[in-house]
Amino acid sequence: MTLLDVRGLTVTAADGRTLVDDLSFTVASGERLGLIGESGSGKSLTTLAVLGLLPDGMTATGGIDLAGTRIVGATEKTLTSVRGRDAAVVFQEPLTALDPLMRVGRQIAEPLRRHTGLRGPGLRDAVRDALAQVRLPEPERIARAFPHEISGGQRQRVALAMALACAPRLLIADEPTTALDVSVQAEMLDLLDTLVREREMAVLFVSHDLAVVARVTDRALVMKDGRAVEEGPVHTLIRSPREEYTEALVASARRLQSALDLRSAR
Ligand SMILES: Nc1ncnc2c1ncn2[C@@H]1O[C@H](COP(=O)(O)OP(=O)(O)OP(=O)(O)O)[C@@H](O)[C@H]1O
Repeated sequence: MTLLDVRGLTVTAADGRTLVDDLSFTVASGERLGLIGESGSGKSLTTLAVLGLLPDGMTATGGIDLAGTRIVGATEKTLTSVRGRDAAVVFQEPLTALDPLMRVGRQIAEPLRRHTGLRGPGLRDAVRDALAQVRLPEPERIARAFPHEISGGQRQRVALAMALACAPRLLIADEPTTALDVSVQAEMLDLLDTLVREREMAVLFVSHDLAVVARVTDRALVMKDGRAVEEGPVHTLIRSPREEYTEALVASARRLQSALDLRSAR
């Protein structure tokens, strides 16, 4: 069943520039799609458009249906009911999702309460479970901490716990590991991969890094200058890219990989 259907999405800036140009793709329930392309190719704007979160002044035209709701042209009330329940997002910088003045536990409690109706001790247990689920050690301590009192990797896990709290049908992850140290990145990717597979959750995974996309997704859409260049199973894209641009992405990922291999062999 199609969960997300994007048809001819065009995003235009206030000054009339076309930032996403006639983009179409679908994500089926439980499917994991990667959006890949270099910086500025329109990946983030595409995900923001899916959630009805484009910056002021930008306009979206075309069709976006998410779990049966029309997103383009929807009222704020409709969009609020869709966010969290049908689709939730984890951004590159978890501080954008976290309130610096609120303890972590309360921030997770909020979506959990809305989603489950739990209160009091039941809600407290659910918050602890949500933190334990994203493999945070000492969930009680983390729940009492403010965001600046925990590490970047822990904050990103908290952001993931918040996104998963409402059991969304689609998880949107926009460069969720880019800001993390390389060793923490791998752990975070494995965690995300495990949790979405367990829940049979669909994923729209945005990254400029083909190796990262290949780890988490089955299929990828390559974007350049706001347009779709090529789409297919990730392993086919890597083994036999049809377009020159995809070939260049694969070649640079290989160069990086062999540089890393050389370094680790030293
Ligand atoms: N708030 C904004 N106002 C005007 N232009 C913007 C705004 N946000 C993004 N853009 C432009 O839209 C284009 C697409 O940006 P987008 O952030 O979607 O790219 P991206 O592929 O996600 O890149 P990155 O990985 O760097 O975020 C770029 O040319 C960017 O300069």
